[in-house]
Amino acid sequence: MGGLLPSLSRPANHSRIFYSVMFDAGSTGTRIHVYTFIHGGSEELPVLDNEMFHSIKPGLSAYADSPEMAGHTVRMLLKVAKKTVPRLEWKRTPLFLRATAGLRLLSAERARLLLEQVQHVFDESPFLVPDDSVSIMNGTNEGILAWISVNYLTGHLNAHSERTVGILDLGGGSTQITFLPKLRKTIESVPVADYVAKYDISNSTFELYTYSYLGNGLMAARLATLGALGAEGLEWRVFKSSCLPKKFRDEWSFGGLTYRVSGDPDGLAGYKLCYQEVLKVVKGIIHQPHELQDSNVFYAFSYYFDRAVDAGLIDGVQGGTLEVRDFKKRAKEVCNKMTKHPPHPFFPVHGHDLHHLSAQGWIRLQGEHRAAVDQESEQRGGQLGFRRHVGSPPRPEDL
Ligand SMILES: Nc1nc2c(ncn2[C@@H]2O[C@H](COP(=O)(O)OP(=O)(O)O)[C@@H](O)[C@H]2O)c(=O)[nH]1
Repeated sequence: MGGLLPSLSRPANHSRIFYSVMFDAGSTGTRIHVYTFIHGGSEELPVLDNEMFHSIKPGLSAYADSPEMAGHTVRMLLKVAKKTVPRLEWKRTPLFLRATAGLRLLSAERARLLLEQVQHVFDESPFLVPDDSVSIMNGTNEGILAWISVNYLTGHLNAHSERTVGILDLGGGSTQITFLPKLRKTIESVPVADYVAKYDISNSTFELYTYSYLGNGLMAARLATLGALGAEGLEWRVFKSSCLPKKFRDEWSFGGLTYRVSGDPDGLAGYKLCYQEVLKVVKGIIHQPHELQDSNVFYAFSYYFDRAVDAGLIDGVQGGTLEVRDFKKRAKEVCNKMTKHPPHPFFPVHGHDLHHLSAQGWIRLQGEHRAAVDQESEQRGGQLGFRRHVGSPPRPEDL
């Protein structure tokens, strides 16, 4: 992210080590990353030496009615920065916070009040607060930055690499797809111009297909499937779904609201009905780039990774390689079993989802990747699975 690294020039007697603090304010949690860098030579880029990570649930948008609690969350996480960064370095260590779908889903005014609280906590901290410290990142930048990160970390951005890989990121509130089209037609036939973004990296310009579907993150889309997203009468309504076992009842929180959910005791449950319910939410919304009918290499991460681990499709440490159809097959097995037994973690309804942590954390999806909602293939394809960090030590996502 621009500005993450302070100026490379430094006084001769200065330490070769410097720090930078990044907050990822997601819809389901707020995370702090404290990076330790070592200056390279005068011509070289700094080297990442260490990363400290911590997270708190729920995300800032849960405090839309009590913004000071958002400030409290950030204040708690700043303790990690204070412990990690030596006191003498505090005033030259920059703080940044970028919010994603949780805040994008709120009204501009409610989001502004939350960010104001964060800014206040930053301003009263002993750290460096640059001008653009606190903001909402737009979906296009979220998709592009994930694409750059994955391709950089997998070695596809070096001078000798002839191809790149696509990314699929499933957050709680939004989901992103980004890839470098092979066909001119893909760029020319996008539904609207903002599916295409040009990005310059080390003397090359990449014209990327990228889109962020707001409201189609795992949590938001699940609420939409239940008919609960934006609904009135949450105090008395129970949202029913054939995606849940008939006798199942629970409460589930997202974005500061609590929803009562249940199976349909008088109806049916199982894969087919559930599939039809979900289809109503995504049909006509998801654009399907034609060239993804061929086999393409995608890395998918965030909830794609978590759910693949929960479903027993991949190893939580090694990650793995999957085809889209593996998800479908497992979904059928789980959903049909679920009609008889309590829900499997593959379809949890609690906010406290299991997070399986991985130092590497990626899955590669092989095979056909067409986003074929019309072909009974509800998964937008790709290579599944890579958390936002590769090569960093395992760490708890939840406190
Ligand atoms: N390990 C790890 N996982 C992350 C990080 N940021 C987000 N995630 C994953 O992203 C998912 C939640 O996305 P979130 O950021 O809350 O939703 P968004 O606001 O829609 O992007 C979960 O699967 C998290 O495990 C991170 O920094 N580290």
